[in-house]
Amino acid sequence: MQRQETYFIIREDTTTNSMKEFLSNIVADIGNTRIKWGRCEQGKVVEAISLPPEDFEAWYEQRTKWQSKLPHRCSWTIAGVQPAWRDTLIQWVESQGESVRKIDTFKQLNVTLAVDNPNRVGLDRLFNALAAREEFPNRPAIIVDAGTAITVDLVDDKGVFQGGSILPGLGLMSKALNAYTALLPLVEIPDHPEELPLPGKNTAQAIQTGIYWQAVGGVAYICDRMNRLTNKEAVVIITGGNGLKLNAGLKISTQVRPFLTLEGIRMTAEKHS
Ligand SMILES: Nc1ncnc2c1ncn2[C@@H]1O[C@H](COP(=O)(O)OP(=O)(O)OP(=O)(O)O)[C@@H](O)[C@H]1O
Ligand SMILES: CC(C)(CO)[C@@H](O)C(=O)NCCC(=O)O
Ligand SMILES: [K+]
Repeated sequence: MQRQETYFIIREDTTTNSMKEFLSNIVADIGNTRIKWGRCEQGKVVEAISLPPEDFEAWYEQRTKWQSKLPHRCSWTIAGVQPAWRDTLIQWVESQGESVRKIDTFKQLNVTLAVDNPNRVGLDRLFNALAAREEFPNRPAIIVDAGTAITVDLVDDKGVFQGGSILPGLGLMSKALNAYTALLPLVEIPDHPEELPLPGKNTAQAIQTGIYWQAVGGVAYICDRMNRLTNKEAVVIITGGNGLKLNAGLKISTQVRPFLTLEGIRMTAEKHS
């Protein structure tokens, strides 16, 4: 259902009495496996939580947990790459009597794209680009977001989104091996997969190490190739639910930013409403 109306809590800046900002109290990033909520305070995402999609009970519980740290009636900004789940959350938030702003097109973001079809790029990739540019201005950035899929994107030193690569995530690779073979079990990638013995000594270890080092190796290779395209050394930023796991195996120097996508959503709501 399309909702036209959006409401904002407008904070008057009492020092100048002329500036008005649109502030979100909660930002939400709807992924393909989980949804992430970020609690914002004084122009920053200060806390984030990963929640199941379409689970009103879990949402209510989390909203209640945050009640003491938030205004009675919150202002939300919601975006993501799973439109049906996104709209379910929007409707739920509205049913709770809170206000929602939706970001659903790249045109709402202050990002220039050098790609064939800007409309098709997942907004999570663009929020990452925006947040990276804000933190590392005038420096090329390579952003690795390890979730359901793994994306490796290049933002040039002028802040232009130059595109990137999309790889299957760790969970998807595991599911694919299980679904399309007779003998391979479904295995979880454990914490600290970089410590697993290589060569693997059983089927599970063989799958775990294969998936893990394929992802690490692929990401490292793409980062190296992208870095050769830039005139200045790029900063490599890691984010996403599996970001820490991936980072543990990467030999290159990186910056881990768990809230990168949520920060990009917060900035978009604040600056370009
Ligand atoms: N609480 C959790 N329950 C299950 N899996 C989890 C949980 N937290 C993280 N994960 C793992 O992290 C991955 C999710 O990463 P992340 O939350 O960054 O993105 P996502 O919700 O999968 O979707 P997207 O990549 O589209 O944002 C899943 O593939 C899963 O392996
Ligand atoms: C690649 C994912 C799944 C990563 O979350 C998402 O950004 C997406 O659905 N993208 C659409 C296609 C694209 O970005 O080119
Ligand atoms: K993501």
